Amino acid sequence: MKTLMGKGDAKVNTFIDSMRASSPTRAENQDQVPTWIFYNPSALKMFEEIVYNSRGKQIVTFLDYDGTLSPIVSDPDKAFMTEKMRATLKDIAMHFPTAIVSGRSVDKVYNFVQLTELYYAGSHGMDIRGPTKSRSHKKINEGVLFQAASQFLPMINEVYKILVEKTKSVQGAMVESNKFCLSVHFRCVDEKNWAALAEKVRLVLNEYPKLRITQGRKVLEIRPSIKWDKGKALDFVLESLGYNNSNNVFPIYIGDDRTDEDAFKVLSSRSQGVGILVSQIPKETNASYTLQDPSEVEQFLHRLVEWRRKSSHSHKLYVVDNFKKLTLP
Ligand SMILES: O=P(O)(O)OC[C@H]1O[C@H](O[C@H]2O[C@H](CO)[C@@H](O)[C@H](O)[C@H]2O)[C@H](O)[C@@H](O)[C@@H]1O
Repeated sequence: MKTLMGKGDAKVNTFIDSMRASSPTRAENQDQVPTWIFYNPSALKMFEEIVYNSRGKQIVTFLDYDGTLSPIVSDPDKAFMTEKMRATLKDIAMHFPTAIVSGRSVDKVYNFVQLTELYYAGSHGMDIRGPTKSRSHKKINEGVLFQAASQFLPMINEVYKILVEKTKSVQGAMVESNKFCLSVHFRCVDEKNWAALAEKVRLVLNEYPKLRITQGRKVLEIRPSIKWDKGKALDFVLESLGYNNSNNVFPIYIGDDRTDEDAFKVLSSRSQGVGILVSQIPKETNASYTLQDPSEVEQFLHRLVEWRRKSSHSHKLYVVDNFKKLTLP
């Protein structure tokens, strides 16, 4: 994971190139495309291979939110997913234990997704809630399973206020609170001001050695310096489902961001399941397959539901029964 604590022009230029590359609109180097397709084929084209490899195992789906279930938009508060996606997610959750793993706070991502039957791992996995039966969104708090960084809450709130103040002079800059993490958005800031904005963030964070900065898609993310990330959250959910040391599980993790690479790495080290990167352009990744955008993610999930519906009735009963046992009261 890249940090932004170095000094000097070279470091700043690297940061700006990397920030630009985090949300590109087209492949810079078309020569890379054939190799990329060879090593990271489409999960839709390889669907039969993926489900064949899952045979006899419990599929558990893990889904990032921004850029995976919803399109990337300029205003983070308007990153809505489609009704079609919501319906497909509902179907997916009927057949497989399903978790949303996001940099957003649980409350925010729940407000977008609005499905009580899912696990939610918000704040980059630092806040994990289990499924609830209640339809009231306030009841999502009943399902708290794990909070890795509660002691950092006062510090995060303090830094949020300072960052809002320090960055307000930069046009287009926005600081978002995600409970245990913060996001400083660059998307609406003129590129010529990116280095200055990053420097402001760095100066504030210099005073808080217990926090670290990582980079996402035109965003700097501030989070506690603890060894916890989306990969650890994936492990935690699998463990709470009873698949700690089991070979009978096939996790499918779909995500588009650098932070999702931690989860892809965990899958490869467990030698289990598949990681699917959502990207239209070649990127260095630990995922095995790719999907182009949220509409392809929806198609893939839909095919998974259809495939499960066609497979044996007895298996389906096992899955639903297993899921019920895990639902919190
Ligand atoms: O882990 P995720 O669910 O992918 O969350 C990561 C960040 O997503 C959001 O920012 C990104 O999407 C915004 C809306 O499309 C976009 O404007 C921004 O440029 C992207 O970085 C969210 O606002 C952040 O707080 C999350 O950390």
